[in-house]
Amino acid sequence: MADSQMGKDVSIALEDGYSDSKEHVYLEETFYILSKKNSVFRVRLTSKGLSLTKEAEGKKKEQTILLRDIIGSKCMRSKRRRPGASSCVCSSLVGSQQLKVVDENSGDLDENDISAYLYIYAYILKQSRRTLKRERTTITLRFRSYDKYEDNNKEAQKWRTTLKCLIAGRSITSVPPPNDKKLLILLNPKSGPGKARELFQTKVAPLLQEAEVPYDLHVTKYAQYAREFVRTRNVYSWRGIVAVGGDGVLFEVLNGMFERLDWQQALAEVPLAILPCGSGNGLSRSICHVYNEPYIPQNLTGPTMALARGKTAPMDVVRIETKTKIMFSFLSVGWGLISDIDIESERLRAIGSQRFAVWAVARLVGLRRYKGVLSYAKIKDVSNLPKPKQPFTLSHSISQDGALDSPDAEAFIDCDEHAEVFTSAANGKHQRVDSWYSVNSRRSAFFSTRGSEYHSVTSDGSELRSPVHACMHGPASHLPSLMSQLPSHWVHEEGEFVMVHVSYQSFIGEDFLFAPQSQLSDGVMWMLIIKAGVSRSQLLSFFMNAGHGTHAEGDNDHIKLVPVSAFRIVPEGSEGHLTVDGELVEYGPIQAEIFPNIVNILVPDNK
Ligand SMILES: Nc1ncnc2c1ncn2[C@@H]1O[C@H](COP(=O)(O)OP(=O)(O)OP(=O)(O)O)[C@@H](O)[C@H]1O
Repeated sequence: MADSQMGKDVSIALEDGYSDSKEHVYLEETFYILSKKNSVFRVRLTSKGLSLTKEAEGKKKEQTILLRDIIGSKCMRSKRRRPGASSCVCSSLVGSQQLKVVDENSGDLDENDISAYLYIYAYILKQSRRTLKRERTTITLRFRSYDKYEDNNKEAQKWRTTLKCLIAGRSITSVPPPNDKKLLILLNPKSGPGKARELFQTKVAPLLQEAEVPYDLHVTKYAQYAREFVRTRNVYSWRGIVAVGGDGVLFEVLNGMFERLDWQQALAEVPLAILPCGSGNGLSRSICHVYNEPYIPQNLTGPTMALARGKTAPMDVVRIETKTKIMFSFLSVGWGLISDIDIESERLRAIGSQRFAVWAVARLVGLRRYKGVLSYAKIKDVSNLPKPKQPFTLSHSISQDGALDSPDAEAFIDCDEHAEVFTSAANGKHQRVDSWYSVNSRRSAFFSTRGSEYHSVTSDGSELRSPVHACMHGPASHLPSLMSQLPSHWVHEEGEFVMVHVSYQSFIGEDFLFAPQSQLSDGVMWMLIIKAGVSRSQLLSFFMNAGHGTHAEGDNDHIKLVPVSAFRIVPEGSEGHLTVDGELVEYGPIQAEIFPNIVNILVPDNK
């Protein structure tokens, strides 16, 4: 029988009533707690997770750490004590406070301790006061049934391999599932208040290391870097592409994918993900909302766990046409008040998401009106939507070949004459160069995830770049061209507007629950229309209620939220802001239509 140590920092969420008879038990062992005499833990590794039954003084208490909350594990040995250290090296029981472990291959290991330690890392959901958050828990199991380290290690490795197979959703084998592909991480150091590097190093890298997820990290050098990168590289060599920053970097990644000739295959095979370090973070907030994952600004535990687990879900994408460009969007299109706030508050970037609230007050004082024509295809019943069609039966178009149903096809040429392409990564890459560490004074061991690489991009411009035409591909439009007449069943509204803002996600920013019903893939865009004539007090309560998603409720002639599948905005004049996913686009006519299930996105494993 193996005797064990449960580390002092063990803190485990109770899962009452979690003894389902269908649960399959893979491994079972009894461990003793060193700090508490007469306490025994029966530990079972099951299809549900790690079940720990504590038996003390005739009483039993069962706890389960769910598999979905476990991120990884590691086998360790005890560390050699310093000569002259007081405790006796012959002691077979090491007090929990004194336990120091090292990697099983370390030269600093204690040959006298034949135990093998299995560290299991979990991030458990805990309710503390009114907020739900994930707490890190380490379970330490000490295997020492046998009198040779090799045999104890074999036992610990068996647990580790089984756990790895279960986490990966693979059948149980005697070798751990391979982690053959890395994640591609594109990090915008300028996003939000400029803390993306620091957040990645302190919040993300440690978790990826515990989960043994290797990655290639590229820090963007300038705007459009991520877009060019995704367009020109062999994206199939990564198991996912992660944008670290605000929604703007993911917008670049998405559009870079649509600039590839093989966009269909690339989007089908390579999932996308976002780690929120920007000021708006609408998509990440929405994903957490849909998957009941707590969203805590600058705490990236939940989104990082989603990267590690690799669960994907389909997401809708909206195809947008302006006079000269075609682009694809995952979050929103805005005209008027919210876009003005978004763009004009740029100067307050240093204060993070607070910038929106501060600028909202300024814009309410100097309220603007915009003249124009709004047209949309209304969805009559959102409760009874047909199941979205599979996207890859769609015909596809490129925006430069005249195949678009445009009378003036020239206007839709979307080739960027000035775009450039990178040559192979080989010459610009090093193994974790020190420039990374210099950003934060703390040098970290977290970058030791085997196989991960840091690619310097702040170097001397030694990457060779050559010009290339970037053309937008993607599914063909079902709409008439931007200047042509719309179908007769569309609704038209002409007049003065304070804003029109359309989103296909539940949140458009961390604190703005724009469309509570919205799902990642439902084929619906939610159009918020605020007409001129709305009073300042109505607008004030609109913003006050935005956090709860009740901003468009109640009897108000000036504010309405309409589900649509396509729309067109034709603003009058040339003064104003139009935004797509928070990025400024040319001011003028714009139209959009939704394509369901086009992209696969990494999501939390909570459902
Ligand atoms: N290295 C860089 N230097 C300057 N700009 C960059 C760089 N990398 C990316 N960008 C640009 O920065 C802009 C903003 O990026 P991002 O969306 O990450 O941050 P944000 O605007 O603060 O966040 P959010 O979109 O959530 O409000 C994007 O338009 C992107 O193209």
